[in-house]
Amino acid sequence: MTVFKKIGIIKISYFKRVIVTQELTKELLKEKFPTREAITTEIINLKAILNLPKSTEAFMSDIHGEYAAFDHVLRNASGNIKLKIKALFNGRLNAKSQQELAFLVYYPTQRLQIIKAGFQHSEDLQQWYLDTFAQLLELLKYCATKYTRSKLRKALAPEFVYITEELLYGDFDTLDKQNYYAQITADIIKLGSADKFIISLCHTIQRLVVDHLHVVGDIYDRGPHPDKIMDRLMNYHSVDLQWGNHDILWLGAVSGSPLCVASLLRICARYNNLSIVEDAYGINLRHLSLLADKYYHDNPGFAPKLNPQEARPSASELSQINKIHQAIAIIQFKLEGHLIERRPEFKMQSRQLLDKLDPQQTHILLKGKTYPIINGCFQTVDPKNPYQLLPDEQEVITQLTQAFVHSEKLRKHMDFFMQKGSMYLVYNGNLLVHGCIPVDEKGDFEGLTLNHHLYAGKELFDFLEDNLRRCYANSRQSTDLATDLLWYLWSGPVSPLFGKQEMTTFERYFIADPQTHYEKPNSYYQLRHQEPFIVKVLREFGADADCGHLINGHTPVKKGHSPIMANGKMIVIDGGFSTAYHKTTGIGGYTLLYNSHGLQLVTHQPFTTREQAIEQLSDIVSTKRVVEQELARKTVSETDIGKKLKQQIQQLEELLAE
Ligand SMILES: O=P(O)(O)OC[C@H]1O[C@](O)(COP(=O)(O)O)[C@@H](O)[C@@H]1O
Ligand SMILES: [Mn+2]
Repeated sequence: MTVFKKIGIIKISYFKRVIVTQELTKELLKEKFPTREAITTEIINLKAILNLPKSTEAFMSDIHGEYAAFDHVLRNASGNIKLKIKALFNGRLNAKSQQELAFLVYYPTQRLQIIKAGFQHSEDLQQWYLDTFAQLLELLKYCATKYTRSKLRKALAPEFVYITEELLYGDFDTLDKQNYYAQITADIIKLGSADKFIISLCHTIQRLVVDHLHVVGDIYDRGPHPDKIMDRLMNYHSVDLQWGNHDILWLGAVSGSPLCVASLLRICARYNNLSIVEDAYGINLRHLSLLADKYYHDNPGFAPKLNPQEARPSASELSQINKIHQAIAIIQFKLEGHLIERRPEFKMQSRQLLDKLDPQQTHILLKGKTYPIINGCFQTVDPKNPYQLLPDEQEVITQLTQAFVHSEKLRKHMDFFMQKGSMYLVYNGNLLVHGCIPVDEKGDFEGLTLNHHLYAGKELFDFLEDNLRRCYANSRQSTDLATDLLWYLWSGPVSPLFGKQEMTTFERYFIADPQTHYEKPNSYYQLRHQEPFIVKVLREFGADADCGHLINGHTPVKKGHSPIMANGKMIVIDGGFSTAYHKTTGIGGYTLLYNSHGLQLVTHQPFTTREQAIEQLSDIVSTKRVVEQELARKTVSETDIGKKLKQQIQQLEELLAE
C-alpha cells in the first residue's frame, strides 16, 4: 500500500514538473518574442534554416591513440576540404595548386613558413598574399552557404569578423568599392597581419566544413596519445562518441574494475605505452615495477611491440617493460579466473586456463589436446591454487585500481566519454555501433541471460549501457555485477563491442600452434553482407530502415575487401589509424562523410608523420559516393535537427494563434 502511495506521489510530482516545464517554455518564448512581429520573424528564420542544405557529418573510428593521424583527418575534415576545393576551383586551379591550397587550409602556420621561404622578392610574396586571400575568401564563402550569417560570424576569429564580413559580402562592382577592398587587403599586408588573417580564415574553413563529428569507438590503446585525442575532442565544436571495446577498459578502470585496470596495463606494456598511464594520467607504476623485478626475468614472449617511428627504449627500459608485461598479464589471468567463477551466467568457463596447466607448468590441456607451453612465466602461480593472487600481487592491483579511480585527468576524460558517449546511436536515420549486434547463424538476436531474463537485440545494448552508467557513478564496488559486466563488454562471447566467441590472449602468449589463436567472429560478420538482415537490425533500433545505414568500426578492412556491404546499407569505417594494421589493410583506412548529397566514403593514405605529410602534401586517396544514383539534395528539414526546428515553429505558430 505504502509503495503504491509512494509511486503515486512520484507520478504526480513528475507530471506536475512536465506541465510546469511546458508552461515555462511558453512563458520564456513570450518573453523572447514579445510581439507578433518578433514571432513572425523567428518563424521565417526557422523556416529558412529548414530549407538550407543538410550540413556535413563526418565519421571516424578506431583511432587507437594515434593523435597525429587523427589530427590530420580533423584538419582535412575527413576529405571534405579537398572535395570543396575541387568543386569550386576545378578548371581554374590544377591538381597541384589545389593540393597546395588544401594543405594551406590544413596546416596554415607550417605551410606559411615553407611557402614564404620560397619567395625571394617581396612583391612576389605580396602578390601571393593577395591571390591567397581571394582564394580563401572564395572558399570560405562557398563553405558557408549552408549556414546562416550568424553561425559564420561565430566561427570567425573575433579580431577579423568585421574585415572578413566586408570582404565576403561586399559589392565589388563599382570602382569606389573595388578601391575600398583593395585598401583593406593592402592594409592587412602592410600592418603585418597577413599571416594571422590567413591562419584565421583557414581555421574557420576547417571549422565549417564538418558540422558534426561521430567517433565510432576505440580511441584508446595501442597508440601513444589517447589523452591528446580526448583533449582535442573536448574542444571540438560538436561531437558524439560510441564506446569501443578498448575504451570500455578505461571507463571500467575509472569505475573501479581491477580486471579492466590489469587488461589495459597489459596492453600498454605490450605496445610500449606505459607513459600514457604515468605521464599523461599521473598514475605511479613503481609498485608494479618492483613486483615485476622481484618475480620475473626477460622473456622473449613479452617483448613490447615497438613503433619504428619512435625512439627505441634503452635495453634496461625494454627489460623493465618486459617484466611488467609478464607481471600484469599473470595478474589479469588470475583475476579472470575469479570473475568467471563468480559469474557462471557469463558462460566463459573455457577462459579459465591456469588450472589446465600440468603441475610442471610445461604443458596445457585445451579442448582435449595437450600443447607445450612456450615462454611460460608462472612463477607466482601455485599449481594447487592457480588463481590465488600473492599478497603483493593483490596489494599492487588494489593500489593501482585506486590510482585509476582517483586520477583527476583521467576522470575528466572519462566524464566527457560518458557525457558524449553511448553503446549505440541513431542519428539522422543511421545506426552507429562500434562492434556488432550479436546474432546466431540464422540472424536471430543472441543474448545474455541474467536472473532468468534474456537480454538481446536493442534491449541488450540498453541494459549494458544502463549498467555501465550505474557502475561509473559508483566506483567503490569492484566485484558487483555492473562492474563485472564492464569486463564482459571487453571480451564476453555476446558482447556487442567485442563480437567474437573468445579472446585468446593466453594462447597467443603461451601456445605456438596458431590454430589456438583463432577468435571465431559472431555470425553477424557473415550476415552483415545481406541487405534484409541490415534492414532488420535498423528496424530493431528504430533507425530508418528505408534510407538509413548501419555504420560499424572495429574490424580493419582487409586488402581487396570492400567496406561497403549489403547493397550500400552497411559500411565499415575502421579509420586504419593504427600503424600496426597498415600491412593488413594496404591503405590508411576509411572515414565517411554524410552531406546533403548523401554518404561518401573517403579512402586515406597511410599517415607517416605530420612533418612528412606537410612536406610532401600526401593525403587522401579517393572519395566515392556510397549510393551511386543521384538523389534529391537533402535539406535541414529532413534531419533530426529539422524535426526539432519544426516543433519550435509549431510552438511559435500556436503562440501566434492565441
Ligand atoms: O594485436 P594484439 O595486441 O595481439 O591484440 C589482439 C587482440 O585484440 C583484439 O583484436 C581486440 O582489439 P580490437 O578491438 O582492436 O580488434 C582481440 O580480439 C585480440 O585478442
Ligand atoms: Mn574494437
